Amino acid sequence: METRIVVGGALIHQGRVLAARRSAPPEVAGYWEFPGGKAEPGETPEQALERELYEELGVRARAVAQLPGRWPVRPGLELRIWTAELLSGDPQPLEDHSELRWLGPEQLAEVDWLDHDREVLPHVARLLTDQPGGS
Ligand SMILES: Nc1nc2c([nH]c(=O)n2[C@H]2C[C@H](O)[C@@H](COP(=O)(O)OP(=O)(O)OP(=O)(O)O)O2)c(=O)[nH]1
Repeated sequence: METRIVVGGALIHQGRVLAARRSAPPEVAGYWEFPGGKAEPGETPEQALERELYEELGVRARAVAQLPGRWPVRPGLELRIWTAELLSGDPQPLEDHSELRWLGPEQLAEVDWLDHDREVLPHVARLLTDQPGGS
């Protein structure tokens, strides 16, 4: 079976990262994640992330760099997480999410993250701390 990639985007803007609370399916509803989704056949992970962030949040963003780690979500599906920068728009929970929060480095532990996402938080915290107020 070919492995399909799910891309989560740690969208960073002005020293904070966007956390999104999932509204479905039931096994992950209520937990917080990096918004994103599955790459379609022929799409690069970067293209998939930029498309998903537009569909789910209504913003234009640019995928910047992959963070360390790959996690099997279920057979044939592997999660990877990229950082992304906001180019334009104000994120809205248009699809798949019930709530959005911008979190600074000191606030990352304030929401109940999905387990895999939790593993990249130290990297995200470092990026936010290294670029306070940055893009
Ligand atoms: N998008 C996203 N999914 C994550 C993260 N962490 C994590 O464990 N997952 C899991 C939850 C889901 O089981 C799976 C991603 O599916 P998804 O529902 O976001 O993908 P999608 O938008 O393309 O969904 P679909 O319409 O094809 O069903 O990966 C994350 O940070 N972002």
